[in-house]
Amino acid sequence: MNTSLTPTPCVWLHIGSGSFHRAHQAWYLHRLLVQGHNEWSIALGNIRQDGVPLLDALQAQNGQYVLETVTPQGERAYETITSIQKIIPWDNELAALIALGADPRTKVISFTVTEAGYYLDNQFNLDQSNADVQADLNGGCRTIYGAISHILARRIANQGGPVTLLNCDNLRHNGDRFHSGLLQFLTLRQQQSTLDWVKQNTHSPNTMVDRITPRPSPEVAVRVEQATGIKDHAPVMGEAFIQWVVEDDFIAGRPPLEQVDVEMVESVLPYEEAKIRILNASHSCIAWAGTLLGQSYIDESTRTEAICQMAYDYVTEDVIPSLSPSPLDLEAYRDVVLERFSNPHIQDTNQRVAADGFSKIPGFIAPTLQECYQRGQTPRATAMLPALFFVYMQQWHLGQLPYEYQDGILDAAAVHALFDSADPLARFAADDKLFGSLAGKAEFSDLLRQSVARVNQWLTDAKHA
Ligand SMILES: NC(=O)c1ccc[n+]([C@@H]2O[C@H](COP(=O)([O-])OP(=O)(O)OC[C@H]3O[C@@H](n4cnc5c(N)ncnc54)[C@H](O)[C@@H]3O)[C@@H](O)[C@H]2O)c1
Ligand SMILES: OC[C@@H](O)C(O)[C@H](O)CO
Repeated sequence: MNTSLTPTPCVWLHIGSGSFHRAHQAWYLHRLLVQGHNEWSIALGNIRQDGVPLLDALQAQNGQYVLETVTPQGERAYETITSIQKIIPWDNELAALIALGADPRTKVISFTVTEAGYYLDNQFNLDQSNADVQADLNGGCRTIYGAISHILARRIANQGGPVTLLNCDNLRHNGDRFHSGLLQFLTLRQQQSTLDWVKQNTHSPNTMVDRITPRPSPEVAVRVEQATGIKDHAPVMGEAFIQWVVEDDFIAGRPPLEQVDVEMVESVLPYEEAKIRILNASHSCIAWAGTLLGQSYIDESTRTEAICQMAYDYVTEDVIPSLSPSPLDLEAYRDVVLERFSNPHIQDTNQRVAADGFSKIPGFIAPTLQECYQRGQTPRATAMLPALFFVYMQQWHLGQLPYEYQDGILDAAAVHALFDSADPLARFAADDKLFGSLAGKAEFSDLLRQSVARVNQWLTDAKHA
């Protein structure tokens, strides 16, 4: 396998060729190159075949593409990103990806495979019933665990040396969570020697990643060509805001990320808790509610007073008390987040943000529900979020959503069965994959029933307004 095309001494391999990586981590590494730090470049690959058109388009452009960013005032900027210097061709066995991951020059392997790509509950237990996980437990490479375990087995054979495994998805404790999933996976695979090696030779720092990056619409390429003259077949766009907070725990070296304003910290905990609960959960709330009102875009839904109020109340009444004391100014963070969502120039869709609800409820929302009860408070404002999702999925069941609902772990038959049952709400509230220790508790089930009634009343009133 020829992996000699990377021109820099150190390789940062990224798995997951979606929009976000190219607007975020690739931008930071590009800034380092611009500053004259030439030691690192990115090699980009994907686990799933759906990445092939984008990888082909990038290959034809030598990995380069234009990033468009837009401020809340609508000022747009364009920059050609040069940090991705190798595109890894996709094949069913991920041969090239595995070879490059095992190469001693690869010192960091990062990944964005969506919230649904980890198959873990809130106790970090790996869902062995998932078909893709099962296939990988039998030697496949459909999931991040399968792909990384093949890479590491080859790396051991190659004496490739230690490597940092860097989760860049929106998950609480994303590094710890992935590492725990990987150890469980290797234990189940009975790969004892790889398991021992992983414990000694890999680190997985936790990270908080932030930049709203919609799926690029066809208009992005048009604007890029008008502004730069470049006919780009793989442009990407995001908001001007960007943030990356990373635990400084890289086992095999790292680029000087602090030179480009990456916040290198000892613990990412306060940042990730604020981001996941305040930004991501509110985002989902707005996307589910906006869709139910027939709206397409996040900014329009955020500017809808009743929807914004729901998100505001959720953060103010339940999240801030859960996260306090915090070194961050959580009220200010809430206000900035709602302002970012209102940016009309981003054109982020409710469809994108509403996706993966079955992973986002346990990850983003259930901890706040549980913590409110633990301190003796009924989480009325937070319960509106799963209630919105319940009504949203009811519409999905009835074929009434205006777009395809995308969810990496959707069990379509189970959801249809739930809504065909005598008491769908009772079954929903009893789902321990969604609600953990609250599942089936009468007090919680009653609260959810009242919240669903509030959502339905709100929708009825909105239709007659
Ligand atoms: N887009 C954003 O605003 C944003 C911001 C912060 C963090 N993120 C994180 O990045 C993730 C990806 O966002 P994106 O905008 O690049 O999405 P995208 O839809 O553009 O790309 C998703 C990528 O994940 C891959 N993928 C999906 N499910 C997978 C699975 N089960 N196993 C392996 N690979 C899988 C796809 O092949 C694709 O490469 C998000 O889910 C989130 O965790 C996104
Ligand atoms: O909530 C949806 C996310 O993809 C969001 O756009 C991102 O986390 C912002 O950084």
